[in-house]
Amino acid sequence: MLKHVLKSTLLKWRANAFNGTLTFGRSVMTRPTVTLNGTSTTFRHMAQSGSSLKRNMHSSAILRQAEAAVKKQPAKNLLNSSKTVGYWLVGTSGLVFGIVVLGGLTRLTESGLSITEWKPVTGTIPPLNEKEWLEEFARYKNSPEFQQLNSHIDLDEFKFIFFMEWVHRLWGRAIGAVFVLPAVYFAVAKKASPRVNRRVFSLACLLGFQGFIGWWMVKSGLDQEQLDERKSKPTVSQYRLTTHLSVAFLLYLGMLWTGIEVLKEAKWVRNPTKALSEFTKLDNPALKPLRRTSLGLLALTFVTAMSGGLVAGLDAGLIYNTFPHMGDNWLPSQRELFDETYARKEDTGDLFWRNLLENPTTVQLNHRILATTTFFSILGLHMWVNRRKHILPKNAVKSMHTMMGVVSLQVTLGIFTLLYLVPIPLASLHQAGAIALLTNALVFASQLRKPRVPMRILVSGLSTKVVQKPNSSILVEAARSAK
Ligand code: HEM
Repeated sequence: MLKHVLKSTLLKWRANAFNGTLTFGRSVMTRPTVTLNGTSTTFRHMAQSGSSLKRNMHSSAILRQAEAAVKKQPAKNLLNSSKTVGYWLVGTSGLVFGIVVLGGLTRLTESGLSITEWKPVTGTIPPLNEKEWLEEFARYKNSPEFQQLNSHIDLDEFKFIFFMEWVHRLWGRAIGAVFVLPAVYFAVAKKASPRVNRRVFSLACLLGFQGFIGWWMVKSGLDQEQLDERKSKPTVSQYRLTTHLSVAFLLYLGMLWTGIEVLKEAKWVRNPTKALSEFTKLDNPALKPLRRTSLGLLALTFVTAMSGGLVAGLDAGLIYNTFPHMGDNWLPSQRELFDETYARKEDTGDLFWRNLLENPTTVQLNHRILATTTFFSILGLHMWVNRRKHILPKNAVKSMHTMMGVVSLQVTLGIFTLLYLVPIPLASLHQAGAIALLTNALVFASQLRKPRVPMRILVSGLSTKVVQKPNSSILVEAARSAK
């Protein structure tokens, strides 16, 4: 088994070494060193520490190339990140989950347009006395939403909608702090690998960008000119709402994916023998199509969720409140689905896509079609997995079962949200269900991922008797990093 792992690793090296680079997993690196929490280990060191590695590698040309590369560039690459980094990423993704649900509640209680200004720093402090409240209320009274929809509300009602939006924005700022400050610490303290640091940096940029998107979205509901152009009542643009939702979901998935990866690698390092048997299962070529399908499923669930964002943005859940029929028939008429009033070009060249994205009837039908496709794809995959569970890692089988349950619940929630004309608790649960389903699809896909090549090397080295000597620096450092 070990031989098999090492052989496949060496084959990969050989294939790439002759092109002058070494491939580590999916990223091509020119530094063939393994450093664990700051201590550098070259392949020669590993070869000296582990007799089987030594036997396989010592004579090879790859080793010489590796040594030459090390001389040229200092060894900086951490192999894996500390477990704390993994917990932090998963924890922060939980905060993003929370803000998505809160954002949904803000929309459903129609509170999102209550704060008419964007003050990134001073906006943290709400009105503190009666005078400040009256000033804030006066600003809201100038907004299209108050003038056209909410002119009946009093100061106490205004305080409620203000509070919802204020907490939403405050939560966003808190996520920024909880993400960025520890990220800097983990990078400086070398607790995160450069690979994780790069991802964290991209996620931090996306997080900052999300703040701007939030305000860009709110602006579309405050600006009368934009509302006139869209011929809309005072609500935010469905495009901007869906963009905001999609970035939130991407942030969530990015944090969770990276966090899970870090924790999984730490677990492998802690228990290399068990890890090796897991690797053997994951190396089974029969899993290749399933691995691709799992990523496809994640993408399909994401697209379905985005189509749900359009339904929410257009209040398209308030029409055709029947299921599975839409009204008296299975489908609305073609004239209604592709209504010319939605086309803005004189030659109606934009008729098709505008109806797909702007006509509530068509948008609702799309969501039904995508949701049904997602449901049956998961059902099909569930049946496939059930027949071949012996070749899959146990956890992957378990998460497939959970996914079947979650998608059934999600579809049921969606149907009841529609039948009961979008009551707030059901709609909010349906939104949370979408994130739960995405989480499940992501966990399933991550459980089928093959280990990165440096992980294979480390785990293989750790599992050999010689490397398990207490004075082996690989073992000591790897164990420390996995604590
Ligand atoms: C895989 C299954 C499904 C997923 C992943 C999904 C996802 C979503 C998402 C993310 C939203 C946006 C929520 C928000 O931003 O507030 C949404 C809205 C909605 N979905 Fe689904 N959905 C699914 C199935 C269904 C089904 C089967 C129906 C009913 C036929 C349905 C009906 C609705 C309705 C009516 C809304 C609008 C709710 C509102 O205005 O807040 N969904 N969906």
